[in-house]
Amino acid sequence: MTVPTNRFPDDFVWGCATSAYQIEGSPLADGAGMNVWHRFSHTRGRVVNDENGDIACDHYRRYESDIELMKQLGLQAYRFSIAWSRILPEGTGRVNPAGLGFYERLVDRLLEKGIQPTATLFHWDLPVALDDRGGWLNRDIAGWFADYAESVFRRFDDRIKLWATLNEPWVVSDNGYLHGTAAPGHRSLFEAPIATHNLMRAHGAAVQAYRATGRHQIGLVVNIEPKYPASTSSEDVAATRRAEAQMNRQFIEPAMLGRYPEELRDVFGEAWPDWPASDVEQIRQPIDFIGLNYYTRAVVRNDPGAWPLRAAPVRQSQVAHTEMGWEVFPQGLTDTLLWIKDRYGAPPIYVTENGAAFADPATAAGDVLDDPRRVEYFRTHIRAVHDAMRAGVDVRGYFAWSMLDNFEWALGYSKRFGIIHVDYATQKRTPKASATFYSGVIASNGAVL
Ligand SMILES: OC[C@H]1NNC[C@@H](O)[C@@H]1O
Ligand SMILES: [Ca+2]
Repeated sequence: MTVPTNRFPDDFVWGCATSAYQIEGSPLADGAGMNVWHRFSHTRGRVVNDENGDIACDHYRRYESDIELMKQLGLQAYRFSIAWSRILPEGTGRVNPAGLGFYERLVDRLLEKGIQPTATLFHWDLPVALDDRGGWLNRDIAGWFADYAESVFRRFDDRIKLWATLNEPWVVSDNGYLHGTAAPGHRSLFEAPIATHNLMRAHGAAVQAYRATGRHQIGLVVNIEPKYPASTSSEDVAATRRAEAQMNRQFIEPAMLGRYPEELRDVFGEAWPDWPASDVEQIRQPIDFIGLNYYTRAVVRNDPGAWPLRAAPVRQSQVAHTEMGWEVFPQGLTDTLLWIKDRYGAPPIYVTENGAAFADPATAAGDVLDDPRRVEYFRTHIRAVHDAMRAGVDVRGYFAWSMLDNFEWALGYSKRFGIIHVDYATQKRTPKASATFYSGVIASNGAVL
């Protein structure tokens, strides 16, 4: 694959990404079952200002005009997630036709507008009915997930050609079960490894189900935050390896190499079980691509008091940070793409999420002053992808996070990642300068960078 010096290959795919609970609203409409993020956000004290996804961007009802906006941007693809509990209100068994119907309309409208639909089966919104049966702590969830996947493949594999099983399993295990900062809000050293393992078993089961009938591509989306040691001391280097194993290798490694990083026993101690080899073999199903979600890097030092990693980030105070407190570090994206290529056998990669939160207040005049730092973030990070491709990494596409300002989980609506501004009081959409910039990138296939 020869990569031109000043633009991207002709078949490179440019898109935007979102997820169901963050933009749709109407979480219980048309027979949908309750999902764990609905229950979590309606539990006082869990989300900033006790905000929730009851309305969000009202995309469930405004999807046609939103697709119109995607068309105007010139998007070639759109990455969204399917809400499990719209399809199977109890998580298993009865299928809800109206739930399938929403995604049917969405997919057909996207295709009408010449935009490639690409779907993630699970983006954190587990049906409450399954959480009440143990959720990711119950080994049966691998089968429950495969059944859900099959009902969706059967309906949409003729139109959706790029599938992802899970979005960022690390966030579910680490935030949902270890630290309790995300649904279902558990805080347990023993539960997190079990959640990890069942998430990955479910991934494997869904890929196996896809191979039986699917005719296109399926992969796994992971968030990778490259870890750089704060010093060359053996303590800092060891702490960095623990942090890298726990966030960056805990999921991709069983999926691609059929083994868990040995550092995880050092992190979790007696709480890390000896998983049966047969389990890990089942997790290791050949996949067609890795979806990489990249935002920032971490500089890591040894910190004996930091539970359970015994590692802590060192803020790089001299350089730019986003509203999330994340360092702007485009080199980390190039480094991570090369790391995946070298370590996991050069799989095709899509950058399935990349973007930045900056405060974008709508001015009194009603227009939106996009923070110029967001345009710079996209420019430098898209260049970083091109650098990796020039160095031989097989990157197939790039999805900006996010198309719309949306519900940023426990941070509610306080963080704006959209290239399109959303006024939540009126639901008015206003493209930001970054939307105009991204449009130009797509139209010129990266020549404007
Ligand atoms: O924090 C920004 C994004 N990160 N990846 C998962 C998405 O759901 C988040 O909004
Ligand atoms: Ca293209």
